[in-house]
Amino acid sequence: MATSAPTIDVPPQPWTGRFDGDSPEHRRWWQAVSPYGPRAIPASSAATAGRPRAAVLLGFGSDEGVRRNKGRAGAAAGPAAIRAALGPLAFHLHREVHDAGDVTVAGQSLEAGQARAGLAITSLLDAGVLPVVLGGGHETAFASYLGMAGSQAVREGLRVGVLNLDAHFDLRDEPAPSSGTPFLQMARAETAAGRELKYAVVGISEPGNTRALFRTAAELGVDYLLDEDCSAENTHTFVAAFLAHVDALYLTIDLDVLPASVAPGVSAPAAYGVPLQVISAVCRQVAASGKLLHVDVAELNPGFDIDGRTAKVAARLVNTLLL
Ligand SMILES: N=CN[C@@H](CCC(=O)O)C(=O)O
Ligand SMILES: [Mn+2]
Ligand SMILES: [Mn+2]
Repeated sequence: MATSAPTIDVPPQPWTGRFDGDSPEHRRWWQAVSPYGPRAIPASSAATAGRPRAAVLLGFGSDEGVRRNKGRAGAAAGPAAIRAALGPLAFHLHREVHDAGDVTVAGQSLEAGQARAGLAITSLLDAGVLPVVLGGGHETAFASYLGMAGSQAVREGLRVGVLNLDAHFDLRDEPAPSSGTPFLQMARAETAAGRELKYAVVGISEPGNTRALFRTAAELGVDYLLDEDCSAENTHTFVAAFLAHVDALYLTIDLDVLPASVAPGVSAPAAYGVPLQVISAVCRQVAASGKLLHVDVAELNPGFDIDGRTAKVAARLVNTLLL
């Protein structure tokens, strides 16, 4: 299996955090994460002997999609803020974690950045690791899609479901791609590839999505759960039903699915939102399913965060997914 390093714009930077000692029982994320490189992960350790796959973090430093979608720019600084929040967390994982650095959109077109990130993600998937993409606005999701669509497993027929934790459908029909369009782009790309997008959303805000967006969702056969219906039990049942119909899952977390008090640092904070307990339980459920192929966390805007609250929640969810 190939283990070549992905093409990136910013190489992995040093991680920092509290120091309690060098031994494993004192270890925190910043001490456990190592740079991803061609020889960092032997092919044999990718998914063997019951050991969970190594996870590889990849930043997608973009907020051009949010800007195009008339939102509050600043999500390009998301990857650094999530890493800074992950660094001090105590390390209880049983898998390797590597950092591949960032693909950035600064000074280049969004579409080119998505394509470049897609190539990096394809190379990670083909190396047998679990990519964890740190956005970036939700335009990150189309980069994730490109990466999966190019992977050997998908080209050989793996049926991947897209589970979006989000207050929004992001099915806008616009002349240019943005943070509001990625799942319509995916639907069209899947149709062009002779497949059908399997897309489900947890946390849809009714007042946050127009009738036109609900109609598009209905036309595409999108399964969704409204935010007000996201009890622990309903959500577990909904996710289990979706998981049962796919071989593998792409989980995309738009942090604006959470209440504004929990996740203020986003472009569009949620008045209602899905409780953190429910979102965290979805992460555990997906991780326990053994079907998680790829994950991204999007829309963190550190410029609007309060006490790093949203970054901490993003880090906590990434940690939970990888336990
Ligand atoms: N990424 C998507 N964002 C939402 C933004 C909604 C808003 O700004 O109120 C959307 O396009 O629907
Ligand atoms: Mn959203
Ligand atoms: Mn979104």
